[in-house]
Amino acid sequence: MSPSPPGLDASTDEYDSSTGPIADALAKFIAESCSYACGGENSIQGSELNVTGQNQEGFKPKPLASPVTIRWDAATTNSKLVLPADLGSNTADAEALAELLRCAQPATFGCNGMEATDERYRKALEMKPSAFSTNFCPYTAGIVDAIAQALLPNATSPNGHHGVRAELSKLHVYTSPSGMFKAHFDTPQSASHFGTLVVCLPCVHEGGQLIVRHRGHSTTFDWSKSSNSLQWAAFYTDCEHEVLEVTSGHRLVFTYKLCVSRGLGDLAGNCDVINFQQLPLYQKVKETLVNSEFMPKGGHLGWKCSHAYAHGTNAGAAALPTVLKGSDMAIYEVFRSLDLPVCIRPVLQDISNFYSAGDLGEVEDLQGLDHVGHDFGDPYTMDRYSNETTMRDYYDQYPHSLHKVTWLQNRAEAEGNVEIAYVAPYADLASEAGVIYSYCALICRISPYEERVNLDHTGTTE
Ligand SMILES: O=C(O)CCC(=O)C(=O)O
Ligand SMILES: [Fe+2]
Repeated sequence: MSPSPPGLDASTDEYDSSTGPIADALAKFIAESCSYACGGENSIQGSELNVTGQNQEGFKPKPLASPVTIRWDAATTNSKLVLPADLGSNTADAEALAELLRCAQPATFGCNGMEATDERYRKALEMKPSAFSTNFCPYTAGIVDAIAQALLPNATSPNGHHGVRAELSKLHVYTSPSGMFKAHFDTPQSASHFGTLVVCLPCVHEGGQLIVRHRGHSTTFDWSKSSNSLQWAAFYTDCEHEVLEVTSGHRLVFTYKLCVSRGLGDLAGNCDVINFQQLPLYQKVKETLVNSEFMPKGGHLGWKCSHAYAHGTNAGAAALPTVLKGSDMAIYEVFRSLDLPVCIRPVLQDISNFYSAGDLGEVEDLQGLDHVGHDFGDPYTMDRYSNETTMRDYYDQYPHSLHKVTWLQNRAEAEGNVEIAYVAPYADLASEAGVIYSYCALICRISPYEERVNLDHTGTTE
């Protein structure tokens, strides 16, 4: 037996019968309770807590954040508050907060599709993002990335590449003696809206705990313990939550709508942010199309993708073409913005690669033609039909059509996936299998010169 890897000790591997059910109960609890809310804390740079508290031995240093500045529209010049602030002894800070409260409005809440105010249900003040600005950004603080990982597990998206967008909703201030928000659910405002982020600013207060509930579990975020750090919580819209009464001080929070966004490799075909017509490639393709010597009778122009996409599996296939990246994405988007019909298909490796692998069969008629598959997905498995089965027979069984494709690069540059698993024609044992690879390719139909010069390609950039 090989020795245990570092950190594992074979002597603790004893099995006892009571462990299984306890581990099962723990697993059930984890599945139900760990995935509906998360939270964290960033200490403020230079603050007392950061110097003396959390960085001692045994404590993980917390990520640092800058003091938070809020500037707002006001008739007076006194319209800036920096937190943490010394509200007790610094009258300028206390006045700035008082002015912020004067400029804020009673907080609303959604009720039957309308915005309502009712202090019995929500007692707080609010400021809309159009009325103030701040240097705080949940992206730079690392909060949005943390939420994307903790609350959007891969299972929720077909390709696991979704990102999170945090949209600032409002600044809310809950003030003692009775600032609070009764138990409620946040109404999803679009198909992509999946949760809420609340960021509590460093300001002395007591009470005001946020309680988030989900299927009999609850999590309490008590942010009164520290007034020198930014503390936050994020949760799904299907979680009931409430803010208990603030019993002293002021509880200031930024609230954000959390939406699923495309991003992190989920863009091709949906990317409004990059202007592909500005790429040098766009002009080059355009120039090529008006060259009468380039594919004068039209045909198919192909690009074997330079990145790997697991196109030979059903899951990988479902993510195409949105996960295309780099040059593959640029070519796909440039073809599309020129209104050129482009499709993405598996192309079988050239049959002539099998010159030494048993009987190829008749292949002369295939010269210069490519086997373009109808669909991506898990590999085809094929049995040997008889001793006379040739490699050509395997190719013919695969759902595809033959095309003469003008490739933009050498075949060798592309990376293949297994497309067909077959029982080798030369195999004596039935278990001896072979594979045929496919490449993931972009194939664009080019019309004959006479037709395409008359086409009004979009995006003329003169
Ligand atoms: O202030 C909080 O902690 C929660 C705010 C809230 O529930 C909301 O704005 O919908
Ligand atoms: Fe809410």
